Amino acid sequence: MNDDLRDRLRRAFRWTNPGPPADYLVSDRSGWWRDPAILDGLGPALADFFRDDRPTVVVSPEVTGFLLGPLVARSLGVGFVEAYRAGARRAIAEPMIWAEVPADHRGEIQHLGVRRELLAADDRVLVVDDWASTGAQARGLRTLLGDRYLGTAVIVDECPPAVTAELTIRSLLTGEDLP
Ligand SMILES: O=P(O)(O)OC[C@H]1O[C@H](OP(=O)(O)OP(=O)(O)O)[C@H](O)[C@@H]1O
Repeated sequence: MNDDLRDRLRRAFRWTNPGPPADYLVSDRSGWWRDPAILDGLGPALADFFRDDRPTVVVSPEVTGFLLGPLVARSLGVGFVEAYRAGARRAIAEPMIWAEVPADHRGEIQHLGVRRELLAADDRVLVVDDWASTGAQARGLRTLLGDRYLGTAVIVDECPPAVTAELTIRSLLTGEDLP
């Protein structure tokens, strides 16, 4: 089952050259969401990595996480909480909990925040994202969640093995699987 999903993910992924002045390739993940079989399979496949840990809620960072997190939450039969990036939009009106995200793959320090009232002290939280590059988002959310953090499920994990292990990141693909 997951072998077919992994094949589809590999085939639907592209590196794009944005052209000057950029001198690097950017990931084009849009083909993943365009493929109905991938969209159907991602939620259960990522949920299965942590199903035995009985998560009570899924938390994902904006913006791609807002697409993927609810698919996983639905498969687990739990709800979803948005983690916002500070400064990316108008300030959230409700009381928030914020945590610093260490310098990520862009080299930027950010802050991620969730609405305080949406997480209970005894929640068991699964973090879901499409990609872990340095593990910065996962680390920031673990700081925010404390003992409530179960781990992070992603499509692609490019982190060093020690980071993957430390942050309990589980993935369908690694960087080496990509074209
Ligand atoms: O492991 P890290 O170094 O934290 O990198 C992973 C993050 O990078 C991507 O986000 P991006 O900033 O590209 O935003 P997006 O959600 O809009 O794609 C991805 O969606 C993760 O959130």
